[in-house]
Amino acid sequence: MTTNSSSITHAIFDMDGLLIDTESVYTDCYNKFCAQFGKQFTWEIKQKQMGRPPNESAKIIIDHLDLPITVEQHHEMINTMLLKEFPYSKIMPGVNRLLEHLWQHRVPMCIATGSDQTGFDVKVGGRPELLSKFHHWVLAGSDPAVGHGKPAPDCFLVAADRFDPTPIDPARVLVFEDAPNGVEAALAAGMKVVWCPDPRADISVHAGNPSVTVLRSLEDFQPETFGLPPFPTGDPSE
Ligand SMILES: O=c1[nH]cc([C@@H]2O[C@H](COP(=O)(O)O)[C@@H](O)[C@H]2O)c(=O)[nH]1
Repeated sequence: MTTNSSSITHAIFDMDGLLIDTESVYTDCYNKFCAQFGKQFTWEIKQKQMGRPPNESAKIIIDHLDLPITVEQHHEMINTMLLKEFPYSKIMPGVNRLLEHLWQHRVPMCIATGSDQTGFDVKVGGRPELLSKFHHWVLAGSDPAVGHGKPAPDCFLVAADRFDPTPIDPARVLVFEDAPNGVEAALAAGMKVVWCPDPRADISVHAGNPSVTVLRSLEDFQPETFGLPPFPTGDPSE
């Protein structure tokens, strides 16, 4: 790859809602879960949960809605629904073209997600073609090296550290995220972020921040903006 002093050297991908469309599954299942307690699953709760490891995310919803259950009971109830649906989740638009392009241009890539091993296996375990593009993956929900979930920078710092060679400058690592917590985490790690937000997210919180690029979808990503070769002309988005 031909690089200049500001081009991206490494890419880190979030998983849920960025690589695969599992956020819609979480929303459907949590709507049903909350209805069992006569409560509502709001965007306010969802955005606090997104990107967090399962134990942290369970505590958020239990506390927020004052639910009369333990974290373990929460997991049992929600996993019964989630794990059935995850295998049917679709790859998000623009993902295949982007991964193929970065792969062709030898940009090392990894995944950094709040998921645990069980969730990861069900969501992407059956997608070897997708996983083959990544040097490694960091699962904050199961990895003892990750102290705190997003919005803490831990999972991105661990992810960067596991590349070989490791990035020389975090500002040349590009993180792809959909979750507000993930954007905070990437910035806290000193990295640049491409943010593909849920339409309900408040994007004004990062307005004017040169380290954050907001896109409607990965289909709109322009590699040349980050010092990378452009997509071949006439290349369809997927
Ligand atoms: O509506 C929700 N979305 C996402 C999560 C949490 O976010 C994690 C996904 O993390 P990431 O976006 O880093 O892949 C999931 O494993 C789950 O713990 C959640 O609890 N509720």
